[in-house]
Amino acid sequence: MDATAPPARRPASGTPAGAETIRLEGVSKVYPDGTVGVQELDLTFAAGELTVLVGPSGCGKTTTMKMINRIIEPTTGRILLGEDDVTRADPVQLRRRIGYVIQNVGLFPHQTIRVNVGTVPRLLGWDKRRIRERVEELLVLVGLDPAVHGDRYPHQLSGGQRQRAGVARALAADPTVLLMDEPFSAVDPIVRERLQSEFLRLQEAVGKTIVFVTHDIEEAVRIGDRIAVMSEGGRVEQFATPAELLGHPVNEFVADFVGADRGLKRLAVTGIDPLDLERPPVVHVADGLADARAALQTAGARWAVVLDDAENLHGWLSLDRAQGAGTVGSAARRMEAWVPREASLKTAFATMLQHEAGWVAVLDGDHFLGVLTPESLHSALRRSVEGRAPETAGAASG
Ligand SMILES: Nc1ncnc2c1ncn2[C@@H]1O[C@H](COP(=O)(O)OP(=O)(O)OP(=O)(O)O)[C@@H](O)[C@H]1O
Repeated sequence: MDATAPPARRPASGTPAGAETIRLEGVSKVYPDGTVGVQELDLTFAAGELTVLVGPSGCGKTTTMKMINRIIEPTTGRILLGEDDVTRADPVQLRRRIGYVIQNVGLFPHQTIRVNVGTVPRLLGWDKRRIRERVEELLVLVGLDPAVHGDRYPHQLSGGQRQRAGVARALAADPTVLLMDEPFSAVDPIVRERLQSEFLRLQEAVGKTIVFVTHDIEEAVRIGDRIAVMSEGGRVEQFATPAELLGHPVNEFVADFVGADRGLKRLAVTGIDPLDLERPPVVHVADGLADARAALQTAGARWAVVLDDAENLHGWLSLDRAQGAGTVGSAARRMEAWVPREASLKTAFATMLQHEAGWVAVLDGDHFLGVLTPESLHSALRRSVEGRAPETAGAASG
């Protein structure tokens, strides 16, 4: 099927250095026993993007991924890595361009973390010093302290730390592509969420083309630039950005798969629209309290936002505290409930709940833009479900 996708939420600024596009053209895999692993796949994994393959067990996700690095040979069709047909490439050269991370990591148990991470550079014949320096750099990059963890064996690390070491090993020869097969499924949900966030930050830094397999739609929505939802027999039912998928599932299969709570899930991938913001009365630090009282009374409001001379957020002032003489600055309180403009609606909602606040301020840097209230959040959510809201810059922020 044709799986031409709409633009991703992280607009690609040209082809990132060190990443390559992967194109599957009419790719099918029929196993010797006649089982159809995947059929007639036309998919493009854009350079520098993280594409998630998601779908129920046995739908062909792993088959698709393993054909890219030739662990499985396609029965028909072509797979291009950049301009090269992978079925014609030298397998050793090919794997140098492709890092591979699997469930339970697959670290060699009798080798230290340092030796594990240096595996591919050693195979490529790098000199010892270069390998040592690269390993140190990678361990730091994935958040492992070389002095603490470098000489340990895999069983002496936590599941999350092993996973990080697995990612470091996959990145060792600076591949253009990372294939990740359920890499976070063996750790508990809290560690998993942390690994996902760390991984998104890492991807911001390295900008690889990533193909990521999971059967968990929550994970797909959280980390994917684009998602391919697959069904039994290796068919792509929909190939779209997370927001598009949640807002407009193309058929019942996808709607069922993304879940009845897709509206709520969409909160995490929907950004704040400045048009949603309400603008309460604004007073300034240096204003007199008498003026502030007058402003509140005129607006019929019980509180005002307090800005400093540079129009940056200072705090807020309630009518109760705006009594007597003195300046607004002396009576204002700190604003706890605020989010940056890039935050998702989910983060805004969570911040509001966390501070038991009736509203949450939205800032662009230090600059005050307005507030979200339960009412404005509700209308933003409605628009979000209808697919008319802006997407966040990345799920990492939400
Ligand atoms: N070596 C094989 N011989 C025959 N059939 C196979 C072989 N490997 C996989 N299959 C079949 O191909 C189909 C796709 O399998 P694949 O492992 O790609 O699915 P998956 O989506 O990754 O599943 P899971 O989420 O359970 O890992 C399944 O029906 C599976 O049974």
